[in-house]
Amino acid sequence: MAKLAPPTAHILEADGIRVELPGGRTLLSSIYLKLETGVVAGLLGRNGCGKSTLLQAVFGPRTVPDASVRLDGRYVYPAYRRPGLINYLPQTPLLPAALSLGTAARWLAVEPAVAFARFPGLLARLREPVGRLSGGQQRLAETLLLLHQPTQFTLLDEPLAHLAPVQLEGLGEEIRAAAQRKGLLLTDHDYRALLPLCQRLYLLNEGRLLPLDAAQPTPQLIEYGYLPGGYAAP
Ligand SMILES: Nc1ncnc2c1ncn2[C@@H]1O[C@H](COP(=O)(O)OP(=O)(O)OP(=O)(O)O)[C@@H](O)[C@H]1O
Repeated sequence: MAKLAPPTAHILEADGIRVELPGGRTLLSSIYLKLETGVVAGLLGRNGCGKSTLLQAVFGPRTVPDASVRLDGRYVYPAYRRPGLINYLPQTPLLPAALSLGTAARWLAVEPAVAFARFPGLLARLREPVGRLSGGQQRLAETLLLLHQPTQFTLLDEPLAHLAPVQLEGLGEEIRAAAQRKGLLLTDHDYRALLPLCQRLYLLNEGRLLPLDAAQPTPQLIEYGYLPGGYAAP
């Protein structure tokens, strides 16, 4: 059998992202983010520190005047307008509730039998409206569809929330498999589930994006107040 060629590696970089909130609080100011094919990057930070805002700014619908987003060194801002470059799971539901799950998959150019192969509970419900799935199932289905969409990069805002351990295990496998084809950025507060998936870690702290030691982030996360003092690593 002929071997499949490995995917071409790409680098997506973002900087120049400065966001001020009404009232003058600077939410994001010193940002340099680098994503690349084959790497799962994790984005951590306290509630309200600006993680979702940063993802929206990188994806592009949140316009930031001096933002620079570059694919392999070439300016691609807003990134979402470039076909096949990037997709994004927001914190809020993505798919229209009235659409059937199977139709939603086909709208996204994804074969549901492939995307949901590890999840028979989703495969059995392809004809049902998305809105009839439980909150966790809906989130899982949306995440799987974006992972399987043929984009070079995928941004996922809290994809692990509300999942049972067995689903987390399966989704972890899917995330690892997707990283063979694309570059990923995940935020999540489920630190224990997120950390084993990530080869790169960032902490958003007081508007600055700090690169962490992905092999041993706990001391830095305690120092910056993301983890409680005395936290025992899993
Ligand atoms: N357009 C806006 N106008 C006013 N405030 C905003 C606007 N957009 C974001 N914010 C505020 O910016 C802060 C950061 O929000 P964001 O959702 O990016 O944080 P987060 O790190 O993703 O939080 P969480 O971990 O709780 O999801 C919040 O206090 C939010 O209310």
